[in-house]
Formats: sequence, structure tokens, C-alpha cells
Amino acid sequence: MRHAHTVEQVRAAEAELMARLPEGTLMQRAATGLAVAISNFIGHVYGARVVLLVGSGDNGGDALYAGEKLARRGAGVIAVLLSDKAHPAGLAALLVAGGRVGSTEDIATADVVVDGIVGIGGRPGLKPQALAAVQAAEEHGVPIVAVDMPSGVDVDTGETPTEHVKAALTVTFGTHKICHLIDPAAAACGPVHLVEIGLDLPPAGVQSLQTADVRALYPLPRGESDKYSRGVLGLIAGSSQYPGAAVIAATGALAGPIGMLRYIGPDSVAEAVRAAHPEVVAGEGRVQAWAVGSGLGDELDVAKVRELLDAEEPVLLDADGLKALDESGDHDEVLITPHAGELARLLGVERTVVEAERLKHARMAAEQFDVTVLLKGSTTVIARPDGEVRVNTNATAWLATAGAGDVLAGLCGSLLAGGLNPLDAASVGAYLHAAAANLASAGGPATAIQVAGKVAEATRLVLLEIDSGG
Ligand SMILES: NC(=O)C1=CN([C@@H]2O[C@H](COP(=O)(O)OP(=O)(O)OC[C@H]3O[C@@H](n4cnc5c(N)ncnc54)[C@H](O)[C@@H]3O)[C@@H](O)[C@H]2O)[C@@H](O)CC1
Ligand SMILES: Nc1ncnc2c1ncn2[C@@H]1O[C@H](COP(=O)(O)OP(=O)(O)O)[C@@H](O)[C@H]1O
Ligand SMILES: [K+]
Repeated sequence: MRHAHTVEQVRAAEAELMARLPEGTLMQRAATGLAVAISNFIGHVYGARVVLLVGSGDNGGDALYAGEKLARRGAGVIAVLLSDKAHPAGLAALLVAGGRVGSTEDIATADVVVDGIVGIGGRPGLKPQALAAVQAAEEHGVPIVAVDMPSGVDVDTGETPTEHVKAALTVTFGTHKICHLIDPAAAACGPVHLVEIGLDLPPAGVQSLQTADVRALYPLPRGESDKYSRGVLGLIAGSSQYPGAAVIAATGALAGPIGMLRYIGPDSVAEAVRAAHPEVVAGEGRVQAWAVGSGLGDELDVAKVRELLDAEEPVLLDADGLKALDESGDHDEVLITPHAGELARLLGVERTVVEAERLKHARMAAEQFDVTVLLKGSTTVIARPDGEVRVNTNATAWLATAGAGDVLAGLCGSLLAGGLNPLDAASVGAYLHAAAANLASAGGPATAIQVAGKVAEATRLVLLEIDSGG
């Protein structure tokens, strides 16, 4: 599990550890890890030109001490001081090691710029001098390594209300912060490298499943299993307008852990589903969970969906099915899978607002409708009514293709029917969906059906303990 802690949690853990260690130990641990990460990033140290952007706090201190270590190994290190309060001891150490103070002009010929403008103490945005330095790096194509996080982003929400650094690599300390996992800030981090500094942290409110977590959660058939005990999913999807959605959702569902799929819908759509998957049973019967809504268009039967929501079996509501959701009733076992536009409609706000504040709106909807929310997009945010959040960050942008959401709905429904709770079904489903997309895409385009076709292989790789980069 990857954990993302809040600034408050990090500060408390740092204070507790600092009280037990000689002064400056934590910053030296951070700076040592940072210097190693920067040298790996540039590939050579001797003769390399490194420019440090140094703000007023300890984030700048990390940059200065890392610069000192690089200067001792033969790099030309120049500090651009954005404040007259730049960490005095760090600056002195850099100067003793042969570094010097320079100006924004030095950025043009640098191999790398190190963003030590602000860290967890920063407010969103960049002041004019910092912005000019960052723009100089962008203009001259000099990559930026961010210390702890790209300066200017909102650390605890992942929002980017105004100017911020766009890093080629982010080196963070002790634990991930929320901005590393949630877009749009996550997209500004580049790959995130975590340096251990020995913090003892409480449970994190935002987590991200890794391969081993998915393996531990996945519902496996046992020796005594039969098709019913593995779980039966009822699928209500597709319409005369969108028959393909039913076929695609069925393909996603059958690639999950269920033993059987029942399809309920118009005869013509049922025929298409059975033509693609002869093993699907058409018509009502006992199920362990429902997946409802993909491609229903205006053939949505609101009364029927509300009946299902009031029944005991878990329900996944997708796409047009979301129109049947209301705030009344006990929705403990309900998972909804909107994209930003659908979540915006549910909450009565603009789509752009949801996209800019993804964590906030996923949490808000979970609380308001008492459901688990899986908000689709470049990073998938899954929020439970009690505020617990999981994030999936591993999807390729090639997954943004018509029908990919239907695959996800089928797969997550299958995991619900297989016995997972909504939070686990959503996060395991999002992980395997992304892993399948990575296999199907391999760096190029892929259709939704091709993604669905790779879910079984992605699952096999997870169960066989092979990290497929999902
Ligand atoms: N506290 C610790 O034990 C450790 C902290 N470390 C580093 O220390 C950082 C936190 O240091 P600080 O608490 O000094 O905070 P920062 O270095 O984030 O600096 C905060 C200061 O910058 C100013 N500021 C805030 N927003 C700004 C903005 N948008 N533009 C310009 N200036 C702004 C404020 O005056 C504030 O006091 C971490 O991110 C990490 O890099 C590491 O050395 C590891 C250990
Ligand atoms: N930029 C992106 N990067 C990665 N994944 C994305 C991106 N945009 C969308 N996705 C994923 O692609 C899928 C699209 O689903 P959806 O929007 O419902 O499309 P459709 O309705 O056509 O099936 C979701 O799983 C979503 O998380
Ligand atoms: K920074």
C-alpha cells in the first residue's frame, strides 16, 4: 500500500522524531537522498551544472545541502536565492564546498534546476521572482527536480489553483503527500521518488493499492467453489441506442472473478451479448450484486433501479443509472462510477470545478449520497462516506477511449459479486483496469474491447506476483 499523509500528520511525526535525534539529522537524511536522486537523474555529477532555486524555508535548506554534496563531487552548483532568509547553515555549507550564488541568467545553461522554493510549508502559487526562474527553465528546456513537491501546488488537496512548477522528477521524504497522488498536482510531479527518513506515521487517509495489495484482496476460487458460490452478477446495461455498452460491460464482468453473468435487457441487446458471450444467461434470477446503467440512455427504468438500491445486494451504478440515485435510503453497499461530468451533474456544479478539485468533490458526493464514489479520470479517486480515500494513478491516457468506462463497470460489478466491499471492489477494479490498459496499449492506441481482453492476463500477472506496471 502506498500511503499519502497530510501536512499536519507529517509535521507531528517530524517533531516527534526530531526530539529524539541530534539537530539537523533529518535534513541531512533528506538532502543525502535528494543528492543521490539528482545524480541518478542527470546521469553524471562531475562537471554537471546544477542551479538551485532556494526559498525561505527548510525546503530550500534541503536543496542547499544536496547542492553541497553535489559540489563536493565536482558539480558546478549555483544557488538562486529567492529570499534573503535562505537557510543560513545550508548556504554556508554550499559555499564552503565550492558552490556559489548566482542569478536567473544561470538557468539557461544548466543541466538541471532544483526546486527548493517551498515544501510542505508553502501556500499555492509562485511569487514573481520564483515564477520568472521557473519560466526560464521551461523556456530553455532545463528539467526541474522538485524537492518534496513541485512548488505552488496545494499539498493537501492536489489542487493547482494558480502557477506551479512542473517537475520531471519529485523527490519526497518520509511518506507521500496527497498532491503526489491526486491530479492535477500529481501530473505536475513526474515520477515520485520516496526517501525514507525514519518517520513513524499514523494511518493515512489517502492510500493507493500496489500489486501485493491487489493480490491479497482478489477473490480466489477454492476447491469446493461452484459457479454460484464464486458470485453471480446481474447486468442491466445497453439499449437499442447503445447495444455495444452491454457487450463491453459483459466482457469486463466475465474477465472478473464471477462464476456466472445474468443479463437483463431488451431481447435485441441480449442477443448481441450472447452472440459475443454464449455463456451469459439472459433473464432474472438470484444474483450476489448488480451492475446497472452503462449505455441505458433514455431506457433507464428509475423505479426498477431504486428497488435494487433498496434491496440487500450490492449495486454498482454507472452512467445513465446515476440518474436514479437520490439522497434518501441506506446506500452502504452502493458503488457509483461517474466521470467528472456525471459527478458534476449529481452535485449541481460545473465539470471544470470537479476536475480542478477532484478529492473534495469525490468526498462530498460520498458523504451526501452515502455511497462509495469512484471518480474516473487521469487519476481515479475512490471515496467512502467516512472520508477514507484510495487513488489509482497507474492508468495510461490511451485508456480515455469510448467504452472503457463500461469495461470498468463490468469488472468492478464482478468484484462486488465476488464478495469484495465497494471500496475494495472499486480500487482492485481500477488497478486491474489500468494494468489491462497498459498491456493492451503497450504505448499505442487500444479499444475498450482490447482492454477488456487483457484484464484476465493482468489479473494472472498480479496473482503470479509479477509486477506488470499496473
Ligand atoms: N521539518 C522536518 O523535519 C523536515 C523538513 N524537510 C523539508 O522542509 C520542508 C518544510 O520546510 P518549512 O516548514 O520551512 O517550509 P517551506 O520550506 O515550505 O517554506 C515555508 C515558508 O515559505 C514561505 N512561503 C509560503 N508559501 C510561499 C509561496 N507560495 N511562495 C514563496 N514563499 C512562500 C513562508 O514564509 C513559509 O514560512 C519540507 O517540505 C522538506 O523539504 C526535510 O528536510 C525533512 C525534515
Ligand atoms: N487521461 C486519462 N488517463 C488515464 N485514464 C483515463 C484518462 N481519461 C479517462 N481515463 C479512464 O478511462 C475510462 C473512461 O471511462 P468513461 O469516461 O466512462 O468513458 P466511456 O463512457 O466512453 O466508457 C475511465 O476508467 C477513466 O478513469
Ligand atoms: K519544492
